[in-house]
Amino acid sequence: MEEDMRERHAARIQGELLPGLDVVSVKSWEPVQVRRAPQGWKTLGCGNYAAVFAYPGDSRLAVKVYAPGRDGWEAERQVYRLLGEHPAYGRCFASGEHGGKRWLLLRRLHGKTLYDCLLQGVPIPEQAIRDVDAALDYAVSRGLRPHDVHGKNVMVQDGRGIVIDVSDFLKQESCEMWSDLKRAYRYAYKPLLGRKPFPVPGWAMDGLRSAYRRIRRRSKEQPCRDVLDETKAPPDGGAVSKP
Ligand SMILES: Nc1ncnc2c1ncn2[C@@H]1O[C@H](COP(=O)(O)OP(=O)(O)OP(=O)(O)O)[C@@H](O)[C@H]1O
Repeated sequence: MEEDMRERHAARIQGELLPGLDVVSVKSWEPVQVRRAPQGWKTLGCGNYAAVFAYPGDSRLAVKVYAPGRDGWEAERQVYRLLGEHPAYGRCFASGEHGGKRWLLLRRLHGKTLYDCLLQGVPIPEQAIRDVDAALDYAVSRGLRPHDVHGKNVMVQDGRGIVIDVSDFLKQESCEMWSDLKRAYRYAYKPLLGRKPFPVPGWAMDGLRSAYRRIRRRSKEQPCRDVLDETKAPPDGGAVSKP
């Protein structure tokens, strides 16, 4: 993206979206809440750190705004810089901090998360699983450590797999989530739903998720997202606008 376009988008985000936006994190282990957003800025989704909005007038773009007090913004910018351009990842075109609010301008993804595919009975093709495998190998080749790759962080778009949340890829500890998910795909999804997918009820999905969390003994409070030394990141397009 050209520099002047980045600046125009940054001006719009900081002049139009952020002043009328109220995103809060009430409990660190629950999705953030969008209490108020300016007209025309539709919420696409909320994670435990940030909310993501459609960019009005350009369906190729989305804006992710971190809730005050939630870290991860710096790490996410760095990971996108290290990843560069790859078909199985999003892209960060610009980022900034304004009035205490931290934002990223991202490539908008139009697929469905694996979680939503299960809820809605939409088939999950093997190709998508292979794409994510290849994408994670690529991340390792860029010096990153894939982390927190689960059913809500992977999308299927036009039959291909895309990793949508890379903010934990700087963490040093290993994470088994993707291996576990692949095992579940191979030994449960393929035999039971592979031929004729049907919607899995929400209560069953929630039950499976909490059973998995118990088994893995994941703590509810999430630790900080680590940040690499800036000097180790190669330069690229993620322009940062001044507060
Ligand atoms: N580039 C994108 N295009 C479209 N929708 C997106 C995009 N990025 C994120 N979303 C939507 O916003 C939701 C929250 O985004 P994301 O998972 O990145 O937030 P987070 O707070 O970092 O998440 P987590 O709790 O997993 O750490 C996603 O589940 C997805 O529905």
